[in-house]
Amino acid sequence: MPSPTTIAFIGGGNMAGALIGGLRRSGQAVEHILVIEPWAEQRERLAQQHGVTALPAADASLARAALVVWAVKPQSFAEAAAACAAQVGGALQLSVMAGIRSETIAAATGSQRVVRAMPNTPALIGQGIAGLYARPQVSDDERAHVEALLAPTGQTLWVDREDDLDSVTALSGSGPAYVFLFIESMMEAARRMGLSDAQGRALALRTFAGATELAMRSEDPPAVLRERVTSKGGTTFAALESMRADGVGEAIVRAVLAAQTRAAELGRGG
Ligand SMILES: NC(=O)C1=CN([C@@H]2O[C@H](COP(=O)(O)OP(=O)(O)OC[C@H]3O[C@@H](n4cnc5c(N)ncnc54)[C@H](OP(=O)(O)O)[C@@H]3O)[C@@H](O)[C@H]2O)C=CC1
Ligand SMILES: O=C(O)[C@@H]1CCC=N1
Repeated sequence: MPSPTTIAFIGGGNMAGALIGGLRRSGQAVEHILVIEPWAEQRERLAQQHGVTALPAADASLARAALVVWAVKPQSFAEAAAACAAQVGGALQLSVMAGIRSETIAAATGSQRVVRAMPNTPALIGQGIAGLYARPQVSDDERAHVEALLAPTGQTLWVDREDDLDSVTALSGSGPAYVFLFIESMMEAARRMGLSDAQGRALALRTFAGATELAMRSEDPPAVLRERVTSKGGTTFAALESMRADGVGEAIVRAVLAAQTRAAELGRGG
C-alpha cells in the first residue's frame, strides 16, 4: 500500500523546485518527497536548497508514491513516462507541463486520475497563481489534496474545460516573463536618462508593485486608474501616445495569443 504522503516529482527543475519549496514550508517531511532528475547539478541544488535527495533515474521506490508530479518539459514527457510507467499506475497524477493533455498523461501512466496545474514562478515566494483542471475520474478528496499541495505557492483557480488551461498558460504561466520584460525596458529607459541602475530598479519595481496593489484594492477597472494618471497634455499622455503609435497594447494581446497557440501545439506533440 503506498504511503498517502509520499510525493514523487518527475523532473527536478525550476517548477519542481518552487513546488518542493512550498511543500517544505508547509511541513512536508523530506523522507516523503522523491525526485527523479537526470542532471547531477540540479540534484545537488535540490539537496542544498531543500534537503531532498533526487535519483538520476526511476526505480522501484517510485511505486511508494501516492501522488506523482510531472514537471519535465512537455517535449520530454513521452520518454520520462516510458521509464516510470511500470511504477506509477496506482497514483494520482499531477502535471504542471504546458500543453500535454490529461488524456495523453492517462494513456502513458495507466492512471485516469489526472489533475493538470498551470502554476507560475512567483510560486517560489508564495505569490503564484495556478490554474487547475481535473479529469472526471478525480475525486473531490483528491482535488482537495492537490489544492492543499499548491496552497503554500499562492492562489488556485479551477477551470471546467481543459482547453482553457492553454489560455491560463498564456496569461499567468508565461505572464511573469512579460512583466519582467516591461521592468527591464523601464530600467533601460532609466539608464538612458542618466539614472543609476539602483535608482532605475527601485523606481521601476516599486511602481509595478504599487500599481498592481492599487489595481487589486480598487473597485475601478485598470482603464480608469490609467486615466487618473494621465493629465491632459501632460507627460503620461505623451508616453501613452507613443505606445499607441507603436501598437504596444495590441502587440501584447498578439503575444499572449501566440503563447496560447504554442501551448495547444505542445499538446499535439509539437
Ligand atoms: N518555468 C515556468 O515558469 C513554468 C513551467 N511550467 C512547466 O513545468 C515544466 C518544467 O519546466 P521547468 O521547471 O521550467 O523546466 P526545467 O528544465 O527547469 O526542469 C525540467 C527538468 O526535468 C529534467 N528531465 C528531463 N528529462 C527527464 C526525465 N526523463 N526524467 C526526469 N527528469 C527529466 C530536466 O533535466 P535536463 O535539463 O537534464 O533535461 C530538467 O532538470 C514544463 O513542462 C513547463 O511547461 C509550468 C508553469 C510555469
Ligand atoms: O515557457 C513555457 O513553456 C513554460 C510554460 C509556462 C511558463 N513557462
